[in-house]
Amino acid sequence: MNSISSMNTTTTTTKASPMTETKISARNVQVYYGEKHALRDVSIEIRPRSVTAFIGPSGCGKSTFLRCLNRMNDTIDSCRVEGHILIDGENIYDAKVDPVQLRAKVGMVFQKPNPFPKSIYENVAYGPRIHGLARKKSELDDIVAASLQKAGLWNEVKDRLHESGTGLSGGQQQRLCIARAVAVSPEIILMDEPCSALDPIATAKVEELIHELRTNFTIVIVTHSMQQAARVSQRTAMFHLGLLVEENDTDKMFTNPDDQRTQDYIMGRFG
Ligand SMILES: Nc1ncnc2c1ncn2[C@@H]1O[C@H](COP(=O)(O)OP(=O)(O)OP(=O)(O)O)[C@@H](O)[C@H]1O
Repeated sequence: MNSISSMNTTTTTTKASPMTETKISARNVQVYYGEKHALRDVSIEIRPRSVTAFIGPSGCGKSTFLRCLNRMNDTIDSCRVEGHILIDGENIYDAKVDPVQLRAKVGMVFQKPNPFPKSIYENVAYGPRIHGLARKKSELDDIVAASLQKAGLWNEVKDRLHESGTGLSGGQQQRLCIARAVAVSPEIILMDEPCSALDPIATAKVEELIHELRTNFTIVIVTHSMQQAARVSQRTAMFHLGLLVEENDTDKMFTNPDDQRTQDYIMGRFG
C-alpha cells in the first residue's frame, strides 16, 4: 500500500496557475525500499514544454525519483513513497487516479530499447488501440504514421511497417519506443538513460528528437552524461545520496553551480 495515496491533499489540489508554469510539482517526497531510505525530502517544480535533466552519481536516486512521476514504483512491492506529487495541480497518488491512465499521460522510455516482438505498425498501434483513441482502421493508420514522423523514424520504416520491430537497429528501436510513447498523446515523457545502449550517431538522432519533442511535451531525462544534459536540457537537477542537492538552469549548473557537490561532480571529482 502506497502511503502517499492516503494523505490529505485538500490544500494542494488547486490547479497550477499558468503564471507559475509548473507541470509537475513534487513536495517532500521520500522513497523507501523496505528499510532503505532511497530518496530524502525531494521537492522540485518541473516546467512544461521543456527538458529537465536528472544527473548525479550512480545509486543517488535519479531513476527512483523518475519512476515516482508515473507511479512505476507501484510495481515494486518493497517500495513505499511519501509526500506529494502533483501534475497540473492534481495528486497523482490520489486513490481516484488510475495508474494505467496516468502512464498514458506520463509515458516512459527505458534505458534499453524494448519493442514488443511484433511488427513496427503493431508496436505503435497497441497503445492507441487499448486506449480507444481510434474509431476505425484509417484513424489508427494516421496515428501510427504521425507518431513515427514525430519520432523521426517514418522515412526509414514507411515501406516496412509490417516487419518486426525487433529487426531494427538499436537506435531505430529506441525511436520506435519513443513513437510508441508518443502515440497515446502523452503530456509528459520520462526517459531513463535513453541513449546508454546507443552508438554516437544514434545518440545524436535521439538528442535531436528530444530537442524537437520539447515543443509539445514536457520531458524529464535521467542521464549519466553531463555533456548530454548540457546539450538537451534547459533545467538540470543534481542528486547525491538520495538528496536533491541543486536544481538550476542548465547553463548555470555547468558553469557556476551553487552547490559544492555539483561543482565536484561536474569536475569529475566523484561519480
Ligand atoms: N528495486 C529496488 N529494490 C531495492 N533497492 C533499490 C531498488 N531500486 C533501487 N534501489 C536502491 O535505491 C538507491 C537509488 O537507486 P536508483 O536506481 O534510483 O539510483 P540511480 O541514481 O538511478 O542509479 P544509476 O545511475 O546507477 O542507475 C540505490 O541505493 C539502489 O540500490
